[in-house]
Amino acid sequence: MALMVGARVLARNLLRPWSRLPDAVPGRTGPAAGGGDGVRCFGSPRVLVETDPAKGVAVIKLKNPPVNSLSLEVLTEFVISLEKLENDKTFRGVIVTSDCPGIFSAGLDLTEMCGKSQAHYAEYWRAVQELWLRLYLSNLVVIAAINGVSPAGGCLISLTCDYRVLADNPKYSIGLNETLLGIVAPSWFKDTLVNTVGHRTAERALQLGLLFPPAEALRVGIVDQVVPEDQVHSAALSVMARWLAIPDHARQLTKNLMRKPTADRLVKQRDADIQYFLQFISRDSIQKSLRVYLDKLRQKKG
Ligand SMILES: CC/C=C\C/C=C\C/C=C\C=C\CC(=O)SCCNC(=O)CCNC(=O)[C@H](O)C(C)(C)COP(=O)(O)OP(=O)(O)OC[C@H]1O[C@@H](n2cnc3c(N)ncnc32)[C@H](O)[C@@H]1OP(=O)(O)O
Repeated sequence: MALMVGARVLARNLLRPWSRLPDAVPGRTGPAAGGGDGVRCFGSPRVLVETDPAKGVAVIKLKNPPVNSLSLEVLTEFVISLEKLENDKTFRGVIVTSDCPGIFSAGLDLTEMCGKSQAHYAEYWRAVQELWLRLYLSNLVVIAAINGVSPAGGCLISLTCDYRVLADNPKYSIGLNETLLGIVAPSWFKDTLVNTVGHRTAERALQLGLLFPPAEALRVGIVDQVVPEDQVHSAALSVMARWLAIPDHARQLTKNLMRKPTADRLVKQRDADIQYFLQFISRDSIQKSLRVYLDKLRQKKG
């Protein structure tokens, strides 16, 4: 039942005409994603989309302060924005970045996984799965311009992209640090990392919950390029131009060839994966670990 409610909510959101989204910011013109006129913006307050139709490129900026945590709303709005871009043949590429200074994304929203109902956990996890599937199998060229720290789910978002550019700032570490929270990265998080850095590096990184600073991130291959902070966006645009020089059909079929087997593993057992997540996240010991971790984050300031 819970799963059906979750699926219904997501489906309703996906099918809702864009212009009727409660938070939509339609047709605002703004400063160019890559310079020049004709850039149009749409999206929602938490997921801004700047489009440059002449270049065929869009920029998705996550804006969920203070830390760009991936709440249910952010996940849903992100999927809707991607779907809109995928369906508009004007666009061939998208850059994913952050509008929160110094933070790409703090990952999954811990408050969505702590002290909530089973129905809520199911709805939330389905939304996490949905975003991963959409990004991982996107026909668009997807480039991450990582302009801040990027733990866990934040790292996962960038791992689904075709290429990762990281700003060279020692504070901007990246990795799947789930074990440090006392939780376990699901198998498809693990697969995404293995497909990027190889089995041994992934095993070590996952068990130790490693967060790599830029030079090390580049060395292990969790990012493809490290550039000075003020050049992240221009570097992402340069990379985009190179990827867009490849004929779409050939690149898309090749991407599918590389990624579909991994995605299919989740598609074939989505409901079982949700049930497994429900059992795991509802355990007293896991809820306690999450509460302790959240308290530590909150007490940092005091
Ligand atoms: C099939 C499945 C089977 C089994 C597997 C099951 C389960 C796996 C389940 C889950 C997988 C989860 C993956 C994740 O993404 S978990 C999230 C991991 N994220 C982190 O560890 C990052 C935590 N945050 C930080 O380290 C820092 O906040 C920071 C470095 C990102 C930023 O530091 P700042 O000093 O700038 O900001 P803070 O003062 O720390 O934070 C401000 C504010 O934001 C709150 N907050 C931070 N991170 C989160 C978050 N991820 N979710 C929710 N809220 C977050 C923090 O508590 C502060 O709140 P207050 O203002 O104090 O209220």
